[in-house]
Amino acid sequence: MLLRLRPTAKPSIANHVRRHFCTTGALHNAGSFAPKPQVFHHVAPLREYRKDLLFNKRTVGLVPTMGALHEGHLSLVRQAAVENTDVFVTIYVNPTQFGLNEDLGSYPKTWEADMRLLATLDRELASVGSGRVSAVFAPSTKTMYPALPPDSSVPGVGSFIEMRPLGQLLEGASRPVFFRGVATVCMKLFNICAPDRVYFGQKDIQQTVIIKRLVKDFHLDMDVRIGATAREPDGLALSSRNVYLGTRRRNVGIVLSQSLRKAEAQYKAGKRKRGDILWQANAHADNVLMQQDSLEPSKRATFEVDYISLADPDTMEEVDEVDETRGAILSGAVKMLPLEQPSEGEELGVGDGQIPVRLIDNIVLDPVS
Ligand SMILES: Nc1ncnc2c1ncn2[C@@H]1O[C@H](COP(=O)(O)OP(=O)(O)OP(=O)(O)O)[C@@H](O)[C@H]1O
Ligand SMILES: CC(C)(CO)[C@@H](O)C(=O)[O-]
Ligand code: BAL
Repeated sequence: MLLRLRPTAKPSIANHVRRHFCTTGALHNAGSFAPKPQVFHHVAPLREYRKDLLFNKRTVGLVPTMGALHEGHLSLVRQAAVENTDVFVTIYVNPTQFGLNEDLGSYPKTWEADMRLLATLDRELASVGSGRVSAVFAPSTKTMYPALPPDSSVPGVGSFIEMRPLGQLLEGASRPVFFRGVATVCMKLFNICAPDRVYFGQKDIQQTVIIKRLVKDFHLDMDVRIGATAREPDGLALSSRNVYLGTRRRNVGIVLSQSLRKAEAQYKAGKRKRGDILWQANAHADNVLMQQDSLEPSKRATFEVDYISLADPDTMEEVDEVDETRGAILSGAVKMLPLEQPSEGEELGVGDGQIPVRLIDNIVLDPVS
């Protein structure tokens, strides 16, 4: 890594004073009177800015996103602002993590709304005296993939980071280039931003395991922090792709989180064997699917269960029995299928209910002490 900085603890008053009275170039120009957050599209100016932060003994927490921001993203930014003087948010829809038949083309893009949310959050952070959202990095694909155009095919041409077999399990089994793309783009973002800490959401739990492995195996000098999954009041995990659901599929989509809760209850009741933990989850998903299938096409929302998994927390390999000293990860994915027939006046969501939506969720089964 080019920049090396051991993170200090919470931003101190001294740090806070420094951020307002810093004297070095890029940071001075971007001082407290500049609009916040500052937007960077290119690597060199962001590096200059980062270097100035380093010289001023400030710390950077990085929150990588693909935009279409929601409360889940903002909760990561808040967490980063508690632990760092400066938060960098990256907004980049990375093509190499989308397979050739996936939804890259239709991925939601809400740049103006995202910037408004970040500016509002930054003002809120300023008023409580914590770290600030100082930079948004929104690169072009030419910037992120300077040598060759990004390739989403298998095996693919280009410079990639792969983790086998971790990246081929679960989400990786359904999305064969997904974790190769995630690991590769995150390595690029980490190299560009040189953060002290990186922040990822538990909602994408296998991604967090991949990132921890990336940091460990490549000796990256940064801490990985995981933020809790932000949810709707009924438990549905927030996700940028939820805008495609519409009311009918959204109401049925809760099946995944409900199923996982049922499995968790078995673990909490002392069950340790795979079958004993998972059967209620599978039974619940089957029941909901049968109920939906029995409805008329204008009333039903059907789905396919991709997997309901009970896996080791470090390898994501399936386990037959939970080792109480390690705990386990319960996770699942369902694909909400396009609506067959809309009904009169129905709220269909972006894409008129015709875009299939992959929902993922998980619950960590903690070790028993
Ligand atoms: N509900 C959530 N709670 C906490 N973190 C979240 C939540 N949803 C997403 N994140 C985290 O935000 C970061 C950026 O995710 P991303 O931009 O892909 O949003 P997303 O909602 O996961 O989108 P998608 O619909 O593509 O899955 C990731 O670390 C992700 O885990
Ligand atoms: C980490 C990430 C920003 C990499 O593109 C993406 O996978 C996401 O938004 O979770
Ligand atoms: N939230 C993970 C990014 C993706 O699904 O592509």
